[in-house]
Amino acid sequence: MSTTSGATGPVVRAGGDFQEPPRTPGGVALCGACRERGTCRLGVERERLDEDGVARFALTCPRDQEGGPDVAHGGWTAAVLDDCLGHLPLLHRVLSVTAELTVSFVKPVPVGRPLEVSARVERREGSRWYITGEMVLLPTRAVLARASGIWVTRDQGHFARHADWLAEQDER
Ligand SMILES: CCCCCCCCCC(=O)SCCNC(=O)CCNC(=O)[C@H](O)C(C)(C)COP(=O)(O)OP(=O)(O)OC[C@H]1O[C@@H](n2cnc3c(N)ncnc32)[C@H](O)[C@@H]1OP(=O)(O)O
Repeated sequence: MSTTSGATGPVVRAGGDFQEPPRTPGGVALCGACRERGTCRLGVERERLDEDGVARFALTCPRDQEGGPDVAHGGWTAAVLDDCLGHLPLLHRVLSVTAELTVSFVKPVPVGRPLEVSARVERREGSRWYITGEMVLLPTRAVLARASGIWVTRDQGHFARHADWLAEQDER
């Protein structure tokens, strides 16, 4: 199993011997830094894969992600779209990483207001998943941002190979 040391002990990573990450009661898969706090620091509150194949995420932009007055920093919008779209392969029990991501910022995203991100697989080619998604304001469903990208399936050794590569860099 793939582990690293965390402040409260070993942290089990998705991509170890089992591809299922820990989830919140709302079903949100937790990345490394969020596991100890037990919630998604980007403000994703609920996550589910619906029968139509679309993954839907309920979220709110946290106040500490404010950029302009009362609106999200664009980096938060890009990060949360990367996260949500990247969870779609995980919902199919496949570990992948983002190879490419394009974001269209359609409207400023208000902080502290209910939002929804939806994500769908457009097609799969080899190890590549082509995924698109959008963020809407609730309840009107006005589109705030759109994203598309390519996620590449990884095997269990992905992060260990990266650690080896980094160690080689350190020896230079
Ligand atoms: C809950 C726990 C986990 C939560 C995950 C949440 C999702 C979060 C999403 C992320 O933020 S992931 C972090 C950001 N992304 C990365 O760190 C990826 C860094 N890049 C890499 O690791 C490598 O460049 C990558 C794995 C993408 C490609 O590695 P390689 O170049 O060694 O791969 P390879 O040459 O074997 O190619 C594998 C496939 O990737 C394709 N590929 C590689 N780079 C590409 C690219 N830039 N664009 C499109 N496709 C690309 C390549 O064509 C090929 O397709 P096929 O297998 O179908 O032929």
